[in-house]
Amino acid sequence: MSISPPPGVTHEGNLIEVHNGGAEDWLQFSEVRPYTNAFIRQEGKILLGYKKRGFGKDLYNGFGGKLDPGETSLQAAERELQEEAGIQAKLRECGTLFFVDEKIAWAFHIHVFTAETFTGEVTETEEMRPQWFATQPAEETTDPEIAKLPQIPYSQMWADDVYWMPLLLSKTKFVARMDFASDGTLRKWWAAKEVQ
Ligand SMILES: Nc1ncnc2c1[nH]c(=O)n2[C@H]1C[C@H](O)[C@@H](COP(=O)(O)OP(=O)(O)OP(=O)(O)O)O1
Repeated sequence: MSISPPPGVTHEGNLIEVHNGGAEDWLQFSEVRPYTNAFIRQEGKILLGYKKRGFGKDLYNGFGGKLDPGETSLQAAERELQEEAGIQAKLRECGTLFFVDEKIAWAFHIHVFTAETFTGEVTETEEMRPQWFATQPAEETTDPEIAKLPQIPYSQMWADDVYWMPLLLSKTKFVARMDFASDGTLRKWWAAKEVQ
């Protein structure tokens, strides 16, 4: 079955819609700016960062930000991971997020990346405090180190993350558009997974 993604979301592959909500119209936007967001995902756990300043302050998120002039999204994602978590990884793109916010003039086109391995030491930086979280309930793991980790803190993350993070964790390529109201709540959302 072919489905039509919302405005701003361009995708070539076969998609299956997994979430669709909010009664309002999609917000208009006049400019699109590229961003990155990267996650280290290992057996039973994921590395997130607590944002200490700036946009998204006090929320947990992946590591990422704006592209520098001349950079590809992959180069930017690997640089931001080094700058914000102190580690190096060969990242792979695993999804795309498109955000529009009533308070912000441009739309965010975020390339999402993952890796299972990394080099270097996970380090707190001026911008982010990295922390590991369990990706499965403590009673479902036999690994005592994983059982000790906190669960993914969705209540302290962007309101959209709960819709696409499970797809990232299940290694399913995804694409999503999320529109935010000026009070930070979601006003309209759509997410789909890619099928081969
Ligand atoms: N709604 C939502 N959900 C999940 N992730 C995000 C959003 N909105 C977002 O902007 N993000 C992500 C995308 C990026 O990874 C960061 C925002 O980047 P930012 O910190 O503004 O960019 P930097 O280049 O690091 O900024 P400074 O270093 O200049 O502060 O959040």
